[in-house]
Order: sequence, then structure tokens, then C-alpha cells
Amino acid sequence: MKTVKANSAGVWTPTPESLVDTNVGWLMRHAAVDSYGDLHAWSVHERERYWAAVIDRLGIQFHQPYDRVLDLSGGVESPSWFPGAKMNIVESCFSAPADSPAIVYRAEGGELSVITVGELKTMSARVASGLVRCGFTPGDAVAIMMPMTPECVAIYLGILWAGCVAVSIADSFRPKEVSTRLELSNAVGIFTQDVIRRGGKSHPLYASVKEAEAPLAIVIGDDEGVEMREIDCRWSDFLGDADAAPVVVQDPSAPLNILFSSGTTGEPKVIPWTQTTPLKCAADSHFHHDVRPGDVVVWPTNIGWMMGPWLIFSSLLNRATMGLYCGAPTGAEFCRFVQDSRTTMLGVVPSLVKTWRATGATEGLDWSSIRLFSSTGECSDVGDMRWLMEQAEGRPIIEYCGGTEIGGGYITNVLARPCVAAEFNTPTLGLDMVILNEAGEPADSGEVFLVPPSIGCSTTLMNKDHHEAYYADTPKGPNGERLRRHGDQMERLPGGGWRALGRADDTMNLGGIKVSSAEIERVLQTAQGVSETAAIAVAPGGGPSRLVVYVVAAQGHPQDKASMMEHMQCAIRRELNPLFKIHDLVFIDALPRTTSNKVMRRVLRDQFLQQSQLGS
Ligand SMILES: Nc1ncnc2c1ncn2[C@@H]1O[C@H](COP(=O)(O)OP(=O)(O)OP(=O)(O)O)[C@@H](O)[C@H]1O
Repeated sequence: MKTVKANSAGVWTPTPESLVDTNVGWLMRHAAVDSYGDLHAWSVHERERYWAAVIDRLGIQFHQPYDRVLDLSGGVESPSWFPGAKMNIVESCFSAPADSPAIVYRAEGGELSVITVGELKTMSARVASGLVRCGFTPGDAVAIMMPMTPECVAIYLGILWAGCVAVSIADSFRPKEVSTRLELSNAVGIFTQDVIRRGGKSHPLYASVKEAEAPLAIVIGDDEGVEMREIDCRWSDFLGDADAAPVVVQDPSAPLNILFSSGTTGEPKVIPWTQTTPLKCAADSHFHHDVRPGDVVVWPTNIGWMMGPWLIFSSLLNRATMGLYCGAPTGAEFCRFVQDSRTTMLGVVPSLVKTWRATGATEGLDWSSIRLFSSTGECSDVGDMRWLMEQAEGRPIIEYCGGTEIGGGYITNVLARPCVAAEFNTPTLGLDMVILNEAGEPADSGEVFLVPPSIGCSTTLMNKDHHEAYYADTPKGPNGERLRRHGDQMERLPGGGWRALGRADDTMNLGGIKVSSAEIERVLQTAQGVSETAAIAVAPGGGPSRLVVYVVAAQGHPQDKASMMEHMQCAIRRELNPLFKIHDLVFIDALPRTTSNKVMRRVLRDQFLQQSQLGS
């Protein structure tokens, strides 16, 4: 695999030899199929056999064996996975030898350090026993709001160990957002840090927790000057005895984590993950990201986003090492950490790649340890992704798209097929999808629906009706299947791959023609002097929708509205449709993004309408 490189057009093509060693190569032999297409079909038609293979391959431990893999007597909306079993997924997280590295990490300006599997297990056990001593009982929701550090990982695993439910809160939230999330999840405690040190500065974190009027807080950090509330407790006083708290065994359907979606389209959804959701994270990363024992997996993220827990399970259940850089991932120091930690799989979000590219953050570094990249979060820019591949001698990028409520991806790449920058080459194993047009017919371009059930897919929401959110009024699949709404737009490409077209909510109708914001942005992005763009449709005062373009100009490039509009209009005429007329262009310093870094086009729509109302 390591020797196969992409060509100059950003296409990485596997060879029969490169496939042999991969995890997906193993699965093809296991399922006795000759082609990857047959393997995917097998994984969705023989769901029980696919998930049984995952369980065996990863060596997942059960305290009480399951009666069968899947019971569908409650219907596909409410599948029961591993009925009869008792388990705690935490135990399977420590399957690698005790002296093997679980975490390699570095704080800004610090040394590269390692925590072994044995040390992580002990630390997690001490967290669990601290929780028991403080009076927490199984089922209690306990929040975590802090950066992804080794302590954060141990806390997450310790909460699960004690049978409690981790509540994932991003460390960038304001007190109001923190208190909403604490209330929505009924959290009875919170782990946090005194301050976050980033870029040489200290940002208060515990202060936000206090302002959010959080329940009992356990505070990590050595800042003695921080004023503690009486009910709160310092980390050093909290930790218990490693032998005092046995792992709490649960039903496979028991919740273990409460997460919040990004809120790109509206109010964030409150999504519980169960004991089986980690299997989806680990299966995706095993067969799609090809994570192997001994690998070093790095994906800058936070415990507040699904990729935080995903990273924990994907590395530990695969007996790999997790790489954590405890600082800002945007600069050269992070890129140096990737080199020094001998990262084998580097995950990104597209905006991070744009920053590294613009600032030359990888210059002079050796990223040859990287076997593959992965990108998630939002649509990728082809130019940026090709640049990323070049940083590691043309290694492939596993484009990965899914959602918090899936516990992983529904469409991605696999090393058994050619990988093209910014394109997908397969629905994920064990999960199928269909693309339907507005009439509900199968089409090459349109809205994505998933074919349930799959491990990882949510069955409940804490702040919304699950059926209403995902199943009500969905069309039937081509074979009469019950479909699950996902809300993305996708396009099937002539070469056999797929391209993401953004959220269905960001689709516009220009002069009677439906087009996605992502499609327009892809073309606008090619205009000279553009760093980023967002395309929105507005209908000031009603009437037909008009195309408005927001532009972040490249550094040092003049903000000449007339000339930029002309260039962009030319590009649209040439590459999309002459009927799409740009109504207005607005230069902006930065695009509004959710805390998880997704562009909020709805905010731009509101802003534009407000300004045009003021103007009139
Ligand atoms: N690789 C990718 N390419 C394109 N889009 C992606 C990719 N990865 C994720 N996305 C987008 O992110 C979505 C999943 O994000 P998340 O679960 O955080 O919730 P959200 O849909 O952004 O928020 P909400 O449901 O609150 O509106 C996907 O449905 C898709 O729209």
C-alpha cells in the first residue's frame, strides 16, 4: 500500500498486492467474494454476518453472550442488536498489550510523551472509582468540557466504566450554550479544566462552567489561583483507588454518551449513543480507514464533537495508538507533531487543510509515515485535497461523510477501489443508501436516504421525536424498503464515484433549476483571489430566488466587487449554467461557522435579508 502513489490528477489506484494486507482485503476473503461491489452487497444483505465478522475480528468482549446479532421484531426503526448480551465496551478498549502505547501526545512547546494501555486503564479505573466515591450511580449523566488530552480520554472511559453516561460538550461553547446542554442532558456533574492554554495564551474554561451554573465540577489543572466553588473538587483530590470500582456491565442498548449535532440546519439534536455505537466507529475505521494494531491515528477534534469519541474507539478498539496534540491544530507545530509521532492516519476538516496550505505549515516536514488521510465535516475542496495528498507522497484520502446520529459514515472511500480527491467511492460497509429526486425516484443527483438498520444509527432523540426527524413522510426505496432521511444532497459521477452537494436545506432554485450551494461554490472557488466562498439564495420581498455570493478574499488581494462579480459570472456561465445570475456579491472577513467549523449559510441568508430590508 505504502508504495502506491496517486497520479498528478489526484487519483490513487490500488493494486492487487496493495489490497492483500488491508483489512478490507481480509473481509473479502472472509466473505468469499471476488469484487468489492459484491462485498458491499454482502455486508448489507447479510447484516448479521457482517457485524458478527466485526465482533470477531476486533475481539469485542461480552460478559454474557448474545442470542443473535440482530432482532428486527420491533421493525427497522427500532432494531435490537445483540439481544441477551451483557457488556461494557470499555473492556474491549484495553485489548492491546498493557505495555503498548495507547496515547502519544504533546502539549504546545512540550515533549512527545506516551501513555501505555496499562496506564490508561489504571487512570480510567481511578476515574470510575472517584465517581462512585462521589456518589454517582450507573445511568447518571456526567458532562466533559475540556480539550482532548490524555486526562480527557481517561475521564471519558472512566465515566463509561462506572456505567454512567458521558455528555460531550465542546470546549469552545459560551456559558449559555453550556447550560442549555447540561439541562438537555440532565447532567449531574461535569469534568472541566481550569484554563485552556493555546498559542501561548490562557483562556478560562472553569469560569464558563461556573457561569453556566453547572452541577458538581471536577476541575483539572494546576492553576492554584483559580477560585473554586464549595461544591467542586480538584482532580488530584477526586481520583480514587484503581481496584475499587469494577466495570459496570450493561445491556447493549444502554446509553453511554449524549452528543449534540452541529446545529448547521437549526437547533442541535440531542443524540444518545449506546454500547453498540462504538462498534460502528471501529468498523468504519477498520475497513475504510484501514486502522491496524500499532498505527498512530491523529484527528484534531474535541470530545464535544462525534469525532472525539470516534477517535477514542477507532484507535483503542483497533489496538492502535491515538495521537493527541494539546494545542491549536492550525499551525506548523501541529504539523511537526504529525511528523514526530509517526502518524499513519491523519484526519482533517477541509478548512484546516486550507489554512496549512495558505500558511505553508507543512514546509520542511517529513510526513512519509502517513499511509492515508481522511477528511470529514463538510465538502472538500479538490485543490486543497490534492495539495494534502502531495504532502505525503500521494497517499489517498478517505473522504468520510455521516453524522452524529449515525456514529460514523454512510458514504466514504475504500482502499479496494481508486480514491479520487474530494470524491467518495462507496457507501460504508453494512449500510446502504439511495439517492432520490424530488419525485421520490432513484436518480443520479438528489437527496440521500439511508436503508436501515445499521449499528450506529440512532433510535431515539432526547429533544425531538425520532420518528418525525428521520422517518415521517419518507418515500419508499426502490425495492419498497423503509428509508431513513439524512438531509444531504449527493451526486453520482459518471466514473462511478459520488460527490457531496451539501445540505438539502442549502439547495436553491434559480430560474426553475435546482442547484446546490456546494455546486456553485465549487465553481466560484476557482476565481482568482478567492480564499473561501458561500453561495446563498434569497428572495427579498418574495418572488423568485436570487443568487448572492459571499467572498473571503485571499490575503493581499484587492476587494474589487465589480471585477470579482464579472469573473465569477463568467465561471458560472462556462461551467454551470448561463441562467444562474449573480444578484449580489458581498466581501466578508470570515464566513460564519458553527463551533464545529461548518459554514452557516442560514446566518448569511438572515444577514442579507436584514440588510436589504434596512436598505429599502
Ligand atoms: N466529507 C464530507 N463531505 C461533505 N459533507 C460532509 C462531510 N462530512 C460531514 N458532512 C456534513 O456534515 C453532516 C453531519 O454533521 P453533524 O452530525 O455534526 O450534524 P449537522 O447535520 O451539521 O447538524 P444538524 O443536524 O444539527 O443540522 C453531514 O450530514 C454532511 O452534511
